[in-house]
Amino acid sequence: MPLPKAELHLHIEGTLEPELAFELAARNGVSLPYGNTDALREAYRFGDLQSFLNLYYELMAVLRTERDFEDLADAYLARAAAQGVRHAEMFFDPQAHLARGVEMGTVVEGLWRALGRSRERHGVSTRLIMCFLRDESAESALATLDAAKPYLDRITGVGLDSAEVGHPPVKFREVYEAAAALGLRRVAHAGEEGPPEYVTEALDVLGVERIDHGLRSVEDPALVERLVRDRVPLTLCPLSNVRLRTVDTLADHPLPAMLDAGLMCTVNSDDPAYFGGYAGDNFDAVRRTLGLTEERLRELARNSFLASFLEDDEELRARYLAEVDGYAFPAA
Ligand code: HPA
Ligand SMILES: [Zn+2]
Repeated sequence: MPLPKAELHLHIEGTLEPELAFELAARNGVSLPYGNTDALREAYRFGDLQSFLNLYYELMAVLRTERDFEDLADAYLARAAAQGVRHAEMFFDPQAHLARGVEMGTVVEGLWRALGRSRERHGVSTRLIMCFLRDESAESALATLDAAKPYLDRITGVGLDSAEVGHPPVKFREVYEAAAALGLRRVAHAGEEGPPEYVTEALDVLGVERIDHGLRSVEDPALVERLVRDRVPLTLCPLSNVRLRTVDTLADHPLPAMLDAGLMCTVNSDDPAYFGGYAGDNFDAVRRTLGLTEERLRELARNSFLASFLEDDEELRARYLAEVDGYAFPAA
């Protein structure tokens, strides 16, 4: 049995495996510029965030109907459950779909068909976090929030993703204020490729409760001190960092030093279909390559539940934490 954990940094569109992409392409009469799944996998060699995003947005063309989004989420939840994920807070990128003529309702209702039965079917509780694309305008983000208003009972929070450098958090001050006024929780990607100043700005200007990635925070000792003091969760994604060349190799990943510094780190998969592994694979990789002890792994799992948006179900959170505390690691 794998270590129980929550996944807090997961783009549902990034769980689109090549096999499902071809199945949906056939179902919807969409042609992909790749002959087969092997040819598509060959394209998964990324030089940076942008080269990944180009493929990520291109493949979304196969997602058209509620059933497509349902199948996508259901496939993720099954894989995640098998790797010990008990709770998943899932990002989605409505602007990437609206731009293709796929309505907000199609996306949210489709995802909800899978999420609504996830606890019974997969034993995984879920939350939805709607992301704004930071390389789109602030006006587009506001219009997206507006389009989401009929679905706010299904959306727990807002996030900020896509190409980071040149798109500082301050650009989205107004839409985050509006989201807060609607009672939505706030997170943002910061310090993945962008500088530590973006992390500070996300906290100060957008009022975020968690930082997605936050890797480059380590370059600013005063920021690290603040993140430790305020116990700001960082949703790290080690295999993503390797594939997008944010770190040279996994052995160079600063996770152990970040834990030693007292940062509240979590380990997540980001876009598992593209980056070579789901949540459990990320845990296994850091355990093996970075030599994390069982107590460190348990700390990461505890952090994931402590940092999750389970305030509306503290009983469930307590149950998950008890499972982590009682977990017996298999003999090596
Ligand atoms: O890793 C990511 N970073 C930024 N935007 C994204 N959108 C999907 N995945 C990512
Ligand atoms: Zn991400």
